[in-house]
Amino acid sequence: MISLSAVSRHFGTGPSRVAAVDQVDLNIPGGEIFGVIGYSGAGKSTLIRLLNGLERPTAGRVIVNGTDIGAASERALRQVRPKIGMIFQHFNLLWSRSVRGNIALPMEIAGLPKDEIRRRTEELIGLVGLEGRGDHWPSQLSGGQKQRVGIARALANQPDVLLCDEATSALDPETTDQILDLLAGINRRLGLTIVLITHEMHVVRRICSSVAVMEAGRVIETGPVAQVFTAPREPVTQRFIGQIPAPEPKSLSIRLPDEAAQRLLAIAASPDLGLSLKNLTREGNGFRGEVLIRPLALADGVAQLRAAGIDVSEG
Ligand SMILES: Nc1ncnc2c1ncn2[C@@H]1O[C@H](COP(=O)(O)OP(=O)(O)OP(=O)(O)O)[C@@H](O)[C@H]1O
Repeated sequence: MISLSAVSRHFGTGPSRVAAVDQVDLNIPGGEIFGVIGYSGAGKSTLIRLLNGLERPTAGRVIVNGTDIGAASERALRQVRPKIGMIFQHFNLLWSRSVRGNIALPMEIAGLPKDEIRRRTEELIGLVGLEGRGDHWPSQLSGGQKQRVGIARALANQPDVLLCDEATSALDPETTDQILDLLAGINRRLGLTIVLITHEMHVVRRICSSVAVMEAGRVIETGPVAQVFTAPREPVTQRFIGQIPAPEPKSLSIRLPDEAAQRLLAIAASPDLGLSLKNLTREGNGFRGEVLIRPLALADGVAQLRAAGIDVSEG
């Protein structure tokens, strides 16, 4: 659906030249929720603007839904842009238009018949949970409600791709989760591809299936979220993981015969499971005690312990 090959975007010339995006390769399959995470200045905004042609690449190719966005004429871009919706950190609503008016705007620009605009606007108001607020003005809405209008407006022309530029960064944690859940629901119901950029690990963990980590214009690590954040290779990725408090390890009781002791020590030495032993004491011809294990590694850990002849039980 989206593919970037060797894409760079430079600003300025000579010694003041900045490589905002530097030799980026990315493939985002259709229907996915793909996160791009990085600290300020990493190049995330520039990358997302390359996807809808607001920025042109200095080098490389940007293909979105079969269109070479980087090389497309302004006229061709005007045709494909309605199929690439975008939502923003500060919502970017028109204050002089009601909720309904804001949502209808892209359809008015596209020249849709009035009846159809009216029907779709009501449908979108329902989709984003703003029933009864169609006549409200943006100034009468909370941040979360404003973003719901932004989402409805972005979906007005039935896009294939939704770009989210720090869409929850101005919202409190509870509203953030509501908006993220709304986006996940829309992804499931409409099957559209979502690309979101963020500096918050929580956002990626909550709704993304895959992620790219950016630093200094480059994608330094990418893959399925579980994989990238379970075994991070890069220091920046490890810093993002530090934003989330580590989940409490789970405690399990174990009993084992003497001959399984060596196997237990080998399992405990494996860094993937993050397993530690507690209160190990002698009992008959063996040992009893506890293991602490990371929740994510629980199923794998229990399977390995049992295969090694160790009796495992809860509590
Ligand atoms: N139009 C521009 N002219 C010159 N430099 C720019 C321009 N746009 C971005 N840059 C530079 O490119 C680099 C990447 O910026 P970008 O805004 O893409 O990063 P970001 O990860 O989105 O950061 P933030 O979250 O702070 O917006 C920065 O060093 C920035 O100063």
